[in-house]
Amino acid sequence: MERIHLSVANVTGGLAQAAERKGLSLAIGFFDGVHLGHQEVIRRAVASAREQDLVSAVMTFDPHPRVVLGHGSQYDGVLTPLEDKLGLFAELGVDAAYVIRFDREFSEVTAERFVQSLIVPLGVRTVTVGFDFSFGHRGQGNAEALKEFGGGGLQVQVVSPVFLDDSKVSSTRIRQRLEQGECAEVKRLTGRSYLLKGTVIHGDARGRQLGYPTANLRLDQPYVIPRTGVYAVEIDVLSEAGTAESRHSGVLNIGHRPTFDAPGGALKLEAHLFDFDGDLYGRRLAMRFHSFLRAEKKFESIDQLVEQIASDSARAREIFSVKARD
Ligand SMILES: Cc1cc2nc3c(=O)[nH]c(=O)nc-3n(C[C@H](O)[C@H](O)[C@H](O)COP(=O)(O)O)c2cc1C
Ligand SMILES: Nc1ncnc2c1ncn2[C@@H]1O[C@H](COP(=O)(O)OP(=O)(O)O)[C@@H](O)[C@H]1O
Repeated sequence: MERIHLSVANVTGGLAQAAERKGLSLAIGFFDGVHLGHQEVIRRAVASAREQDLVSAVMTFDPHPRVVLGHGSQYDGVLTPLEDKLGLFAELGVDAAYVIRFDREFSEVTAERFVQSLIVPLGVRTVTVGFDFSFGHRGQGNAEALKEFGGGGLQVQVVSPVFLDDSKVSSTRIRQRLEQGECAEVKRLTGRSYLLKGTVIHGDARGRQLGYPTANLRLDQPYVIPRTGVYAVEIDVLSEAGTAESRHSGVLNIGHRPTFDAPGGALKLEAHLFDFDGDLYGRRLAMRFHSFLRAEKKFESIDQLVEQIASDSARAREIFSVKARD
């Protein structure tokens, strides 16, 4: 998949040259979480491209408009940072991705200018958007506006919401499930386990003494972090290129380690990998959430904590061995 980064600076100039020879079938959206509804929008754009012999593309925005405009509640992280989204678009069969750098200047581009100076010169023939898509200054543009400003040259497909268990699939619903640690529900809404990526940093060097070394993770991006507690996870140790070098199962604690640390300390994410012995400092890990095991607790003694981690590990191993047999 080809990636093209655009910003408002080249909205007016030069883009006509970038127009695809064949014309584009373009899905537009922020697509945080790339859930079943987003996947439907993107699949429809890819299907139209095949039917009409067009190049399939996704246009997305980075960072989230909320980061720039500070609207509504405080910015509370992303489900799928840009890099993860681009990987998922490619898996959906998309040929090219256009990433618009969302800044104040871009936020003031009117709906009309967005269509006439950006969409039309790109050679877009078909636009596919979700039912609630809005764009342009103050979100004034909608699917009707795309048609109107496209001057008859744009075919616009609007995809209806996807439902699961009688309610709409949405990024908000995924966030709520993560707040409850409901990993299986997140998997149903997106078709895959929730994923966090980060780099291993030094901790307090206590884990090894406890018999459970833990890789302490600094997240790469401002991800939405699931509820605190202990999880069964699958962990990929990533190469420089970001591909999986090795895969392990393990246990992850997200929390404040009340047994050792004073209240109010920073949130820590630390994973113990099963059947692994090696140096992970500075390495990047990708962690997939499989199941929530329990809430974090303050233990009266270190022995009790170690006993509990042993039982968490036994449960996680059991979960993964059942999964492997399935
Ligand atoms: C599976 C697992 C469960 C854990 N559960 C708790 C817990 O309930 N309470 C707690 O205070 N710390 C818990 N911890 C955190 C340990 O206290 C922590 O890993 C240990 O202090 C080592 O820290 P270090 O890596 O900075 O050396 C848990 C760690 C793991 C790996
Ligand atoms: N099975 C394992 N799981 C996690 N980390 C491991 C494992 N085996 C070795 N390590 C290494 O040990 C480090 C964690 O040891 P620990 O004593 O908890 O130190 P720290 O507090 O610096 O994280 C990891 O960062 C990694 O380099």
